[in-house]
Amino acid sequence: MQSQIFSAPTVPTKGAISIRDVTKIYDPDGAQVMAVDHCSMEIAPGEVCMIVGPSGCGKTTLLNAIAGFHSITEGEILLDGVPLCGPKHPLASQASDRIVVFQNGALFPWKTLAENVAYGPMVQRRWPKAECIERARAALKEAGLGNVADKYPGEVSSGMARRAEIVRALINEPKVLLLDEPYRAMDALTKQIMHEALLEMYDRTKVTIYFITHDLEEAIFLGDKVYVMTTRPCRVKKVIDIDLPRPRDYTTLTSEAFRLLVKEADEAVHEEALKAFQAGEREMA
Ligand SMILES: Nc1ncnc2c1ncn2[C@@H]1O[C@H](COP(=O)(O)OP(=O)(O)OP(=O)(O)O)[C@@H](O)[C@H]1O
Repeated sequence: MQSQIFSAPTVPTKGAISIRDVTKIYDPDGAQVMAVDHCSMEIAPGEVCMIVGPSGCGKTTLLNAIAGFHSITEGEILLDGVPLCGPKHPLASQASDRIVVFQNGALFPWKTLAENVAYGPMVQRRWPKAECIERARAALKEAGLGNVADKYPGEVSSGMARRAEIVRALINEPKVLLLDEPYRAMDALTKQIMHEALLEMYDRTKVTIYFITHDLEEAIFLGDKVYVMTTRPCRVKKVIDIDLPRPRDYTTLTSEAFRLLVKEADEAVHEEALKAFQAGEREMA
């Protein structure tokens, strides 16, 4: 059934991210940590772009630059051809066209799920207050959370809270959803339910997704493309096209094609993790 709240274009046209020759050096006058080194990526509108790579390689640094939390040192980042940051403005402005879903959750504990979801449109005065709440309830219902819309985050499971966070992000109709290991602490079964719920929401919105993870199966199950990043400083080592048919469900996980893609990603990440480990050993010596 077509969504009443979120409507996806047949072919997504919004949310293209161009990362062009971006370099990020933290503390350029002092310790000089080069986190990203002339990194380029072209993410298509509506792409589910999964970012994997060794710990500390610079994945979050790129996300922070897109979101406008940190400046870049060189290069430029564009959204739909419009510069977000570049030589003249190294720090992108923070705006509701790019919404970050944080690792540890960020629902207001003193508001119900419906109030949390309605909060953004209410602050922006997008619709009258009652309509904001009504739309929030409808959106929660579409995500299978209709019966907990009046509960507080502390009264629902962590999985439900995470789903509500995504609903809260999507109600603002962002062009890009930025997720930094949102399901890291979850057990495998809950994670699987989260994945299917996220894909269902994605099918209804076709928002561009930039998703950081260490879990290669998660990357391949969800992604259109998996970007394997090098050890720090971060660049793209390999792009793996995930040509598994959609919609995907748990049966995808047992297919031979899925297994081969995991193997391909694992080999690329392992090589980089080994380099990171050896570099660490050299620094310790
Ligand atoms: N504010 C900062 N000042 C100095 N160095 C920083 C700062 N933030 C991050 N770094 C360094 O930049 C590098 C990249 O960090 P980043 O958090 O982007 O990596 P990551 O790939 O997201 O790591 P993880 O997978 O562990 O979350 C790391 O070496 C980190 O220590």
